[in-house]
Amino acid sequence: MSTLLNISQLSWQVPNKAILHNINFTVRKGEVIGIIGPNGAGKTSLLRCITNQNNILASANVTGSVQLKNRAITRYSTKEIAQHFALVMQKNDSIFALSVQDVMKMGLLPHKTLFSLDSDHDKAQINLALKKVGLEQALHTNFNQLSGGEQQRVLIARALVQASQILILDEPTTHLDVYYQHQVLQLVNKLNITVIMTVHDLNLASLYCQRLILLNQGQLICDGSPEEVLVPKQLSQVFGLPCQKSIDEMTGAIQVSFYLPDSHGKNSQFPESPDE
Ligand SMILES: Nc1ncnc2c1ncn2[C@@H]1O[C@H](COP(=O)(O)OP(=O)(O)OP(=O)(O)O)[C@@H](O)[C@H]1O
Repeated sequence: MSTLLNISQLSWQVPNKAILHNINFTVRKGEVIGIIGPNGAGKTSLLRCITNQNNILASANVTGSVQLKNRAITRYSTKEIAQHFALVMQKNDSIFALSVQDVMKMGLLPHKTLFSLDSDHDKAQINLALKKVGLEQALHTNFNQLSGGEQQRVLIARALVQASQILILDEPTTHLDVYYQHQVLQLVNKLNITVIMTVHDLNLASLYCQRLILLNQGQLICDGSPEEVLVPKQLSQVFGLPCQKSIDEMTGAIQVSFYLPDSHGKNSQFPESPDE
């Protein structure tokens, strides 16, 4: 697999705090990578740096480099970045007043010239993507009238029509019920493109990501397969809770569970300290 992205010695320092500290990893074409870690670990900040949002890499607080196809990401135009990356981020305030159809058309913009018209092909692509996320009937609905989960599915459909090489998702399963959590992550997996997503649910991450990157306090703690990263002792240290691991009978995937040590003995079936 060829290398698409190379993140080298990436640090982001603000007064009294390192948001990211000396992050190094490469992303190969076709990988599905989950960025995991506790609240405030730096997951979203890392996605922002990888995609150079708001030209963040030009900030004096940020050092190190991000290269896309062996070229510094800072040398790509905004349109080129949009052609390479489809983003599904958490904050989308600017699109709230638009219809679903208009939100979807935004996904086609990186591939359009100023004067290109909506074609039947565009409309078919939009309808197909909405169908994939179960929202074909919502085409003319206002985006702000949809539930949080429906909005998330529209944004994922928009990323599908954008047809970029790299899909960046910030907590794609937030707001989704269990059916759509699995449906969306299965869909993302079947796209056969490179995916980098932040995920809070470690068991979903284990099931759908071939590689996990564990962050804590701005540092990369571990980078590897779910088997290598979802190690109870390591997770326990990072998340501050005792942890156990098991293998899911149906899927064969590693699953982890955390528990509160209970002084009243309610959870006494769990060991005092994790054995791994
Ligand atoms: N522009 C900024 N200036 C100062 N601090 C920032 C800035 N952006 C993020 N931070 C801080 O950096 C830390 C990491 O934030 P980030 O949003 O990347 O964490 P996260 O791992 O995505 O967290 P969560 O799981 O809660 O979404 C947080 O403490 C946050 O307050």
